[in-house]
Amino acid sequence: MLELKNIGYNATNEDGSIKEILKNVNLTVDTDSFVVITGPNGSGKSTLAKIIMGLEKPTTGQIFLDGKDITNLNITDRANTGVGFAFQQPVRFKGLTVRDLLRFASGKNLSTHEACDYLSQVGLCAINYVNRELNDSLSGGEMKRIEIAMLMARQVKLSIFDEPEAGIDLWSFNNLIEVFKKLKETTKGSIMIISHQERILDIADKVVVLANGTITAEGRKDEILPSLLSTQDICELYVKEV
Ligand SMILES: Nc1ncnc2c1ncn2[C@@H]1O[C@H](COP(=O)(O)OP(=O)(O)OP(=O)(O)O)[C@@H](O)[C@H]1O
Repeated sequence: MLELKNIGYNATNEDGSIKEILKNVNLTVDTDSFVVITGPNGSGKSTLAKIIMGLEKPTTGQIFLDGKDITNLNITDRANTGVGFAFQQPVRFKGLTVRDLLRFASGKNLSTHEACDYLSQVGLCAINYVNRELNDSLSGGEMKRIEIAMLMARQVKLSIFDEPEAGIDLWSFNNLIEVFKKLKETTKGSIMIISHQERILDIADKVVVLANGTITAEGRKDEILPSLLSTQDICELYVKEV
């Protein structure tokens, strides 16, 4: 279980003034649950994700993972405690194959069968991908699925995705929804996704709305969506257009 207690984050503007980006963020993500963070552009969603990953340090507050205070752990130590994340632009390594990546992620000498199994779960025809090099020949949608397979292989306690829909086409997006449904069924950890897409909100156990750096609503999608859509300060939610 992830617990955020009173998280605040200030940045310094170019003129030296302080900008309050997050304030009093309190959030619990239960083990095995699937939480989507949504809200207007600039509301602090990516900043919150970076704070959970350990890329930024909060100005105030504490972060607990399964009761352990991870607030002051660096990104490597935090990854070792079980926080995993997929980048908006996945990393590509020259000379490294998909199979190598899955082996590194799992920390085991995965058999071809096991590696293929992860790839099949994310909808890739495994035998065509397992020996591919992680380079620019892979499309954005393929790389995203490989990253998700990697997180499955790592079996992290918490997987974080920042706008996984960014930059992928409609066809790949439809497949990605299926992949997330599968991930939700099979993963033993919690999943946190930052998204504006209603179809991702559809599969969430909990939707959290972040506006102006603070949580303004949280609950099931059917409880949250009506107020979200009727707000003047409307979030850029892409209502079932894909
Ligand atoms: N280091 C920084 N210095 C100054 N301002 C910052 C810094 N980091 C983030 N911000 C500002 O904080 C606000 C929140 O940014 P953040 O990227 O977290 O928003 P977001 O909700 O993820 O937005 P989007 O939906 O557009 O991706 C933005 O106004 C951003 O410009």
